[in-house]
Amino acid sequence: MTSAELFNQIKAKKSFLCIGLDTDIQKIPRQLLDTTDPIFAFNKEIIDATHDLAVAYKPNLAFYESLGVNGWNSLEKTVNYIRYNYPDLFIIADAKRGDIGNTSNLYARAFFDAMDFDAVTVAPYMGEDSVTPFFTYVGKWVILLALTSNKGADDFQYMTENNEKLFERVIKTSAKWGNEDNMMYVVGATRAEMLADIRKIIPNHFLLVPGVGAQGGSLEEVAKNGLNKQCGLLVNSSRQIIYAGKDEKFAEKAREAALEVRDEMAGLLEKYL
Ligand SMILES: O=c1ccn([C@@H]2O[C@H](COP(=O)(O)O)[C@@H](O)[C@H]2O)c(=O)[nH]1
Repeated sequence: MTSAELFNQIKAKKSFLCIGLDTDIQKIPRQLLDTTDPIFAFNKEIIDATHDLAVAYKPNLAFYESLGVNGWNSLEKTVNYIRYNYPDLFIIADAKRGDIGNTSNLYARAFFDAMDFDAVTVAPYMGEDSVTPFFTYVGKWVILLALTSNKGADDFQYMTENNEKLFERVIKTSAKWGNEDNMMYVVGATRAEMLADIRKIIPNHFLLVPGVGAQGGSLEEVAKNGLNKQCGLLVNSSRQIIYAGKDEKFAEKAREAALEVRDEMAGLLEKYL
């Protein structure tokens, strides 16, 4: 998918919502535990209930890998389900990968060939040769961790040399490896005060922004400082949406929670775009 196609979806749905499928076997409604694949059954109901309100879904790999081979099966079924039933949706593997070149090649093959994700999150620490193998798949995206939403972002990401913070250096350098149609950046909503500075470096790239909802980031602040001419934002919310309800009405409750976020997004697009 190109950035223009993504923007078309955003305009059509008045939404830049990415729903995080952080599906935890210990948190899903009990009635699903009797099905053959409870994780997939949960995801399927969430997706069916929310697909018209979101432009992207982001399964976080940890939730699937922690279940071994069953988790991988649930993940693959989830990706295929979205792809065949809702082909316009953008699917992100939140895997935070990256390794020496020949290993990154195989990560790319895993997410873009063996599975049909549109994008994979990648950690920048190992540098250019750990990132560029992902670009060999045309139409697929790298989403590079730039400024993360967690407290530990303070440990390294703000380190400053010659008036330049480490995350700014990461963005400036890596922007030369890819382009606006194959590269996005993760910037936490809890760091929204940095978005205006980030937009000076990369005015046109899409940003994946986790940290609203359960982590307390402000959607209004993110939109005010982060929106660009093509929207340029995918804002993720996981727990606040998928665990909005705990009983048999969980999908209905998830829809209500997603609708609330989508309505706020529609207003923000109107206000700032
Ligand atoms: O900086 C980051 C990078 C990734 N994440 C991931 O996004 C979701 C957030 O979940 P919520 O339930 O909406 O808090 C989760 O998968 C994280 O691993 C992040 O939060 N911050």
